Amino acid sequence: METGGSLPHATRKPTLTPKAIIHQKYGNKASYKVEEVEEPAQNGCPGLAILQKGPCLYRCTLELPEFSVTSESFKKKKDAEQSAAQMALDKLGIRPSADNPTAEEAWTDLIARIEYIFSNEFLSALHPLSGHLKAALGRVGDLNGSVPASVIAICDGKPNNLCKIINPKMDSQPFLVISYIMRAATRLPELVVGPEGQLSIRRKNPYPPDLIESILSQESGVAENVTTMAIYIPCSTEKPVEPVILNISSSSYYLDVIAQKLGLSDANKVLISRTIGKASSETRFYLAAPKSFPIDIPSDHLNDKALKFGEPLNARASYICGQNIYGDSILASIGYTWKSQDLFHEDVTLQSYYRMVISKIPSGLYKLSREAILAAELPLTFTTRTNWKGSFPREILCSFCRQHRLLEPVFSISTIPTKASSELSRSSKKLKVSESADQDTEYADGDDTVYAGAKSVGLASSFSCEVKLYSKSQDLILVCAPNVLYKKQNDAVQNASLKVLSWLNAYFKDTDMPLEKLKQLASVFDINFYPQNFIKEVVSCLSVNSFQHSETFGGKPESNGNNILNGVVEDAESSIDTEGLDSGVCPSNGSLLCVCYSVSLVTKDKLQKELLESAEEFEFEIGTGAVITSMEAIGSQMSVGQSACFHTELPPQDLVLAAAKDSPSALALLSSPCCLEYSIILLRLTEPPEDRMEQALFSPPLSKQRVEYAVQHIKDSCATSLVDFGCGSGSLLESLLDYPTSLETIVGVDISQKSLSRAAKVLHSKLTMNSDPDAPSRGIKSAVLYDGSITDFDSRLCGFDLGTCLEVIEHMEEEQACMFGDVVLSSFRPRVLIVSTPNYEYNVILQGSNITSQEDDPEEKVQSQSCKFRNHDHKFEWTREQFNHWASNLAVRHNYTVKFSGVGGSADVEPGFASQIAVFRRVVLPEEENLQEHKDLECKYNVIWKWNRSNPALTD
Ligand SMILES: C[S@@+](CC[C@H](N)C(=O)[O-])C[C@H]1O[C@@H](n2cnc3c(N)ncnc32)[C@H](O)[C@@H]1O
Ligand SMILES: [Mg+2]
Repeated sequence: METGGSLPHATRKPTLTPKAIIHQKYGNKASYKVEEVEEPAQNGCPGLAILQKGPCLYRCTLELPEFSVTSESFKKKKDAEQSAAQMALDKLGIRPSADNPTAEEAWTDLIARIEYIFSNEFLSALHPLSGHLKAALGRVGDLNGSVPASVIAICDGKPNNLCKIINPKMDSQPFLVISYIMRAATRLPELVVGPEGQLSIRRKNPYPPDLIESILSQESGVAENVTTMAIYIPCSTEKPVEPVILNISSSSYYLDVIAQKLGLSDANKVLISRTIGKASSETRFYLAAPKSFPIDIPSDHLNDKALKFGEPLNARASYICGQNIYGDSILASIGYTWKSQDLFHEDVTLQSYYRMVISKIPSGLYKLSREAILAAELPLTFTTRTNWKGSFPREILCSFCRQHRLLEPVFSISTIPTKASSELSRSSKKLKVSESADQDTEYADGDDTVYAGAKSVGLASSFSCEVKLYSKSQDLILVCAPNVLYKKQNDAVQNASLKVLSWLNAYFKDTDMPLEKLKQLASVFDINFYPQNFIKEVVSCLSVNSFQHSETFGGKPESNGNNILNGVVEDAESSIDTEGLDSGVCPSNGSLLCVCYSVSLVTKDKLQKELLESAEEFEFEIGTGAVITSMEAIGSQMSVGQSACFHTELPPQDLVLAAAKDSPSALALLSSPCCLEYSIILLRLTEPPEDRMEQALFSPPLSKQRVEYAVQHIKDSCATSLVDFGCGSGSLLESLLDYPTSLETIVGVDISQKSLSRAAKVLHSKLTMNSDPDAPSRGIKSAVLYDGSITDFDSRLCGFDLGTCLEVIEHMEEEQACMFGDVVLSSFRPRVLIVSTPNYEYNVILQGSNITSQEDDPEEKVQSQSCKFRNHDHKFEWTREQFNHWASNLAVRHNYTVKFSGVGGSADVEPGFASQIAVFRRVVLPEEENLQEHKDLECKYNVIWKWNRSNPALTD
């Protein structure tokens, strides 16, 4: 199934429907509204008290950025839509390529079109070009009535399409359309072309006076003086890009004003680029035409070398435009439109110029969609739809393709039937898919993951998605085919799109990357690309950008390509300055942080400061790289209500200027050494569904019940030493300090330094601040936190009385969890080990509560309920049987006994406990009595923090 517009074989010329052509041109900017039209009933039944309807007919209104059209009534909705699309094409002068006129016919049509444009009738037509025709009548002297040929090329679609038939190479040299237009005009005796050096056409005979009079009377009082801002982009990259003001009086022609800013006498010497940005945009580049512009050369000589610009390529302008621009140029947003008779104009500021620069690359597009140029980053992963902020990967990929003049991406979805996915056994982990029997397909991690072991649940189906990018000429550029199944079609599409974006982004950040490296990277993202086509379509627009690293992307050479657009964070954490009380909640991956932030440009001496970017509320998911690294690192160590301030090195100058509202003052500051100052306040923390469920559904919350469960075992076993495997931010260790126990030594191990540093803060303050001799924690003599993986052995933790490992194993791959089981019981050998993990069977109850479902689409909610993990960081969740099997085998292998229990719910009521617990007890063997001394010293872990009651000053 294809959702992105179907594409036949790349070599065959497609016969596109009118709707498909509109889609190619406008994408989702074209909106179809179908309404029912009631026809009176023909063979009605008289006297029947039920309202009788005639056959139902449909009418379609197609809204395009420039205008809208409404079709006649049709029996079928799709006919109404096609008809509306055809009407729009007619209006735009676009002829479906299906009727394939010959070059000869196209010539005849072109001449007829030019004749029509200069006819009396056209002058009062509602067409952007008629605005120019009228304005030309106001030009003075020799220029009176002369229309620049370049405006015909940009305002009327028809000549462009006809020229493409005459010379298919036209796309690479769009300015050549002007030659054809002028050549066509020379064939018309009523028109005058030139003189030499002027790209203009005029009528030999003036328009009839009454026509002119009626036109003038329509316009009376409408025309006003216009002042608008444009951008001057010198050809030499040594010279800065600068704003220019266009002052257009009511009696002047705006193109003449632009020409003068380019140092030309008038608009008849100006070339105009295609539009930039959104479909309805009037933003274009203006540049001087080459001195000798070919007007009448035989068509077989017309090739891309026919135009000889005396000026060198304008690299900056060409980069944004995607079309070669030569010499100095002006970027302005001004022109006549379909919408109104008046001249449309909009300021192009320096800020908007820099936004165009960054919009060429995926991370720039993402930053713009979040309105957070400096803070946001294109996330590395797509976890859930609700946690994704800003434009979705698919949308960004579509914009990217439009930006780079590629076809809309083609998405192909494969649906894997229910049977194949539900028959899988959990332990095999890999799934053979019938369609691609020789490839292994892995299930995706994430909260919408298909649970392969869900034998009992009725899965609808699962999806994988393949994305293809094609050039405008339908050459395949790349295929991304991730071998991952998703339960929702949308997730498959978004994840595949994100892979393509991530790869493209990596390339754009380091365009000097050797081809080999680019290929390697592609395979990481499941991408196969066709280097020749990729270079032709995507890289060629960059090849003109030798300035890219030194100028556009930062003003300083990058030592490490990875930092372009990321900014370099230097010691952000060491200069962190937090204020406010620590609430004790440490966000984990999958949490959403909501911050209020501002970023200012400050001089290194901190004397001058300029606000660049701010947001009252800005939400991002922890652990996905959705914001710059320092913001994520610092934000995730903060508590709600706390504020922090930190500094980072200056990111590339383009980013600063794309964010700066006041470019001149930002530029002034940038002339001295600067850095960025971030201030953030943590407003809210939305924990992943698992935690929210546990808090909302259990009283006391499950986490507290687990702590109490551990305390009971400490009491029962008179344990003096405890090690918490996967201690996270120390919630168990901290809570234990509130109970009077026999514990003297407590130790925590985790691989997350972020969590450990929070654990250290909390334990430190609780142990040292509490000088009360009756404090329950008085018995604790030492506490240590280690950074290390619990699948590694470290002899310092050998033979402890009690080991705990609460809600950790499901965060590791299954093989890792099994490895931990073996290491802990064979080498660490605690007297008692308590392991807890979610009971998968209990999810039905949790999900029935609706707390997990944050999806806004009710259909998807229903689909996803039956087989969702509690947290998208979970690599697996076990049923009671699976857990029993694992724990019992483990115990037997290592001389332990095991008993099963749990918290939340009850053992006797289906489906058992919410959190299932196994308690292992060592069967003491005589040779094990002095366990610790027998072992060789093996120190794999790093001490992160250490505390000693006898000498608290020794604390690390
Ligand atoms: C859900 S948290 C549980 C934290 C804590 N046990 C509790 O109950 O609050 C899971 C923790 O396991 C840790 N973890 C995952 N894999 C690990 C590994 N191989 N070694 C050590 N810790 C690990 C994670 O860093 C995370 O802090
Ligand atoms: Mg968990």
